[in-house]
Amino acid sequence: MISNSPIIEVSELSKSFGSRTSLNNVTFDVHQGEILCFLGPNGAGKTTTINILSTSLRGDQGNIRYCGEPVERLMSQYKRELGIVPQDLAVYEDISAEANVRFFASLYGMTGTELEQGTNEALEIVGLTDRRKDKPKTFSGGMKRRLNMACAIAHRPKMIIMDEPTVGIDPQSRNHILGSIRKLRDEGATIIYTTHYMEEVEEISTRILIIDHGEVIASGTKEELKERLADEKRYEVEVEEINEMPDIDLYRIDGVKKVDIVGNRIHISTLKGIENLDQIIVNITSNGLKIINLTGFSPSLEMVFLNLTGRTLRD
Ligand SMILES: Nc1ncnc2c1ncn2[C@@H]1O[C@H](COP(=O)(O)OP(=O)(O)OP(=O)(O)O)[C@@H](O)[C@H]1O
Repeated sequence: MISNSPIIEVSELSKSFGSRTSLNNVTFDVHQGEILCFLGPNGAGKTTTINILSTSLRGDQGNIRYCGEPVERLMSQYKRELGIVPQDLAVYEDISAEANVRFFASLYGMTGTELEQGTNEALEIVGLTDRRKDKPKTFSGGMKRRLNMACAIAHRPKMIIMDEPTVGIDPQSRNHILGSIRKLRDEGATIIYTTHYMEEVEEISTRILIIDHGEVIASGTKEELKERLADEKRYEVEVEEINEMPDIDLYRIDGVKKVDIVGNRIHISTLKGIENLDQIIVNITSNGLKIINLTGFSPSLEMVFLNLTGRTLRD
């Protein structure tokens, strides 16, 4: 259940590093029970936002409220109720998986039975119960990432912030992590999840914040974001590689709204209900290009992103 009142409210957050603006007036809120996904390409400002939320970095401007109060007033409660899964691994290679989890949970003041239960549950959620006695140095990259997550959740945080926890891992560990996130949310946690993998956002988000060049450029559920493109059809035309793409003027064609060229692929948005595909093909081939593939799409988040920024997410 997603509650109506926000658990976190971030307003007009800005941060610069020297002359480089990393965040510019970022405003958003997070409601209890959400899986809020921050989606943006490398360098968009996701980690900076997360670092400020997790209090390891200070913003230059803006403020954060937690449960309706300025976060500074509730700092010790806020820190206790937060679980942070950092982008970089933060586990000790030479002590067992369970000792790692126990260590991090104990930093939050857990002891005795509560500590044991929290440790057991966290290892169970990430699927490492069988390997609890083993040292991380014997683990695959994906298993280490799952352990990283267990270390952040054993103290049963209300809010879990995860910074690209699935980068570069095997599909099995990735699925496990995504499944664990859903489980944690079902058990009442609120999740903030950053990624540049569109598929993950499609799979787990309850709401999405698209962030680019330090600014929030759109937000909504995936359905709401896709609805923006409801009146459009989209084609991707792949042409044979050539040294330089000629100036093709597809905008002359009735219905064509947007054209983006990425390498040897031409992405075309065109209004629904206007039959113009034959003209599009003629226009492209008459410019000396050889079409090797043509695909039609129904709206996807990738298209929403392309539409908003003129770039694909993995440029
Ligand atoms: N400590 C720092 N010093 C200087 N510049 C920084 C620092 N941290 C971040 N930046 C810059 O701020 C911008 C946003 O970076 P950030 O790491 O927040 O992006 P991101 O969306 O998390 O990207 P990634 O997916 O690569 O982690 C980038 O241009 C980055 O180079």
